[in-house]
Amino acid sequence: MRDADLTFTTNFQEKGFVFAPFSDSEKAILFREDQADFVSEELLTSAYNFKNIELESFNVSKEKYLKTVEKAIDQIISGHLKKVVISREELVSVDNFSVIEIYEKLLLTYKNAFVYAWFHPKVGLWFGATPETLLSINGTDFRTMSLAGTQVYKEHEKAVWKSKELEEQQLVTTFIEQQLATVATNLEVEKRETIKAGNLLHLRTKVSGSLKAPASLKELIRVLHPTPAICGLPREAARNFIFENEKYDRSFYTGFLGELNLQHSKEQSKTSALFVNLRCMKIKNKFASVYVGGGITRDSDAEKEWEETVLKTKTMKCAL
Ligand SMILES: C=C(O[C@@H]1C=C(C(=O)O)C=C[C@H]1O)C(=O)O
Repeated sequence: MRDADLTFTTNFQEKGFVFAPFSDSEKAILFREDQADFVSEELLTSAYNFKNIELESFNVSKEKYLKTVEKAIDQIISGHLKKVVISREELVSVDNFSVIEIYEKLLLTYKNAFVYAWFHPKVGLWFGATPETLLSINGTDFRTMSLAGTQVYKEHEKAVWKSKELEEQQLVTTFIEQQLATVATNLEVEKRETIKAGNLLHLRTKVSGSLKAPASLKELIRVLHPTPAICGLPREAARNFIFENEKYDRSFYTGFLGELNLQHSKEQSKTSALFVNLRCMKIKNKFASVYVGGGITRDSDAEKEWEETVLKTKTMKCAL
């Protein structure tokens, strides 16, 4: 970046790095490739001390979160919604942090995640280590995934999933298949698997296909995003419930980010690698806002959903 002007993309045709918010009524920020410098460095395992210190949290209103989840469950039971993802923001005080140190800690801790540090003077400083690919596309061939269901990782124990999580994740897979049918061919849905993301496990189904002409990358993004992994079903009703009830601004959390239309050589096709912005935080004025959420279905238990969000805060807290 050569200056502090903000540039945006609306049609996803430019080349660069995109940072898009959850709400599609707000614009997606673009760092243009021709305005960027590329630096490549080898990460040496450094001697960080991964202490599990207890961080002081502020503004944690468990009661408010539980009420919103109960309300969501009521809406599901009464048939207005099938699933909705409820999230919250937790403030953690951070003194004397180093951007490079946090970034390196995240890289060293989350080897399977897309780890990033992102800054713009007009927007702020964000970090994340997300396990979820929104879309990876090379020419017209693309890959995406259905990711949902959460449990704690326990060494030497085989994960057993309850019907609540299996059904919740199936809703996401079915949504993705149906949405893609309009813009893609050669759809392939792989077998469901369990993946590890930090201290947690999730259910994942990989989906691949080819973009059908004349559909564009923009259409592909719009049919997929936001999936029920981070919004809900039906999509519009869930989105409205979120805007009316979460009572805070998700901002870039549950948006997406990544490389857009990069061409690594003249012979190669354009590639994009976009990730859902999960397990992330924004740091501003000595505070980190850590963003966490989880899918609510008719079988949800509010207290357990709360605990799940507490576990998810650890992904970012351990780098602070
Ligand atoms: C919403 C988040 O994660 C999403 C919700 C999950 C769930 O409800 O089990 C699991 C993975 C993600 O799709 C988050 O990490 O904040």
